[in-house]
Amino acid sequence: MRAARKSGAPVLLGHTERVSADVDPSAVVFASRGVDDHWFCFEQPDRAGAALAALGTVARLTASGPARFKQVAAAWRALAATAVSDLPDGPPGAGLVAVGGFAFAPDGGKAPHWAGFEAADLVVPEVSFARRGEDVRLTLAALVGPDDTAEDVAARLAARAAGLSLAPLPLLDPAPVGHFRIDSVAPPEHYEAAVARAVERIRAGAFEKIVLAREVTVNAPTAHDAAAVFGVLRSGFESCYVFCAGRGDAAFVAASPELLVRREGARAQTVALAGSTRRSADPAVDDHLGEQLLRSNKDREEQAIVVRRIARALRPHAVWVAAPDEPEVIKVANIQHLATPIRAQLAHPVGAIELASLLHPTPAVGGEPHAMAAPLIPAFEGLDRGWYAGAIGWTDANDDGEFCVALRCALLRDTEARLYAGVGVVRDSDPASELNETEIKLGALLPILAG
Ligand SMILES: C=C(O[C@@H]1C=C(C(=O)O)C=C[C@H]1O)C(=O)O
Repeated sequence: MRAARKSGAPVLLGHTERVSADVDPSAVVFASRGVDDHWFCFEQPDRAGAALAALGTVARLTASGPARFKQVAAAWRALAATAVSDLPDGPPGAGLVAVGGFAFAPDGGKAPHWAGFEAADLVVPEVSFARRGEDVRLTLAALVGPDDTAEDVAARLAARAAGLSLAPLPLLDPAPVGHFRIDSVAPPEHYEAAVARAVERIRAGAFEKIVLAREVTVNAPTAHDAAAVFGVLRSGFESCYVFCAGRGDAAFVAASPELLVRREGARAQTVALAGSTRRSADPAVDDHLGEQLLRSNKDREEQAIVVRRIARALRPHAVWVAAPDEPEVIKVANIQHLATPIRAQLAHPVGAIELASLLHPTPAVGGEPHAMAAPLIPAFEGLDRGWYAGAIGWTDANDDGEFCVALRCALLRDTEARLYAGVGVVRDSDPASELNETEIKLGALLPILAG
């Protein structure tokens, strides 16, 4: 109150406390949502149950255009600079945070189905939980004005806390009644033709790589249940970033294998992920497929392009950038990829949002050179990516944070789901194989959403 009176402007206030290890952060958020609430759940189950789940809106920071990352970073910094909160303690993400996402394109999703998901869209939540292992912290936040009394603020926070429900996540209906309709928004032949045209341009020397995606819709007999879908994803994709961001009656949900950036103090971490092959239930065949991927010149080049670009983007801001010479094969539920973990020691304080802006879009989802490929992506694809292939995550008051790339995702609104999957096209790409690769990627969510 004193800080607000002194400056005459509202001040962000945060109170953090430890809660029982039994509290399931995402389940609480899903169960406690009101119709007008923004909500956000972000987990990586394999990393000691890392979770950040948030509900409600103290402030919403939005922007559009090429400077959108910078603009929301500045707005968050202004709020965080005068904030009054407990000393940082507990797992990453405990304390005051801003959570949300950035669309793939600078101007974001313009199609009606992306309504509510702004080009840059962070929310400072009223309630947030952070978990690592057995350590679960609850943070309650409010904007305190010069005329607020301590009693008013305490009553507001207590009322929000009292409204939280501890109900578990709902189960997905295993045998829904009714008919599901699955449609490829554009005919698959269009996709193959777009890949073929892109290959021609690459061979003519216009650019090196472009990522082209498809959109598939699932119309269900009853409304899609984002909470149940999230529950299935987090138990089936434990190594992935499993997230769900809610805006009004829509939810954007995913199980993404791709970290865009994690920033902890002067350390930044990312991964160059590209090149894909299917999994097999037979372990010997599965390993053989992984070996083939490691030896495929086409996939190695596709992935090396991403490594080079990430290193180039980080170097001007780093004391050192470290990446192993050879990629490794990572196996996710239905697919395997080539991956190179990349770490950097930052030379000056670059926040998590600025790091995301330096890296996004990597050639894992955009193209190389980006300036050449960027205008061709919507032209070839004929779809509105919205938040697909954008950056989703959180940042704290120290500008630490974590953003993943929104892949293996779906936008759910009532009975409709829109799924997105893309592949990297290079000079040796074969249109039929690339179409098949989109099917493998769609296979992460399709069986869950299509009954
Ligand atoms: C573009 C997607 O995935 C990206 C493209 C990959 C590829 O082309 O092999 C692999 C992993 C991701 O970086 C997607 O899942 O939609």
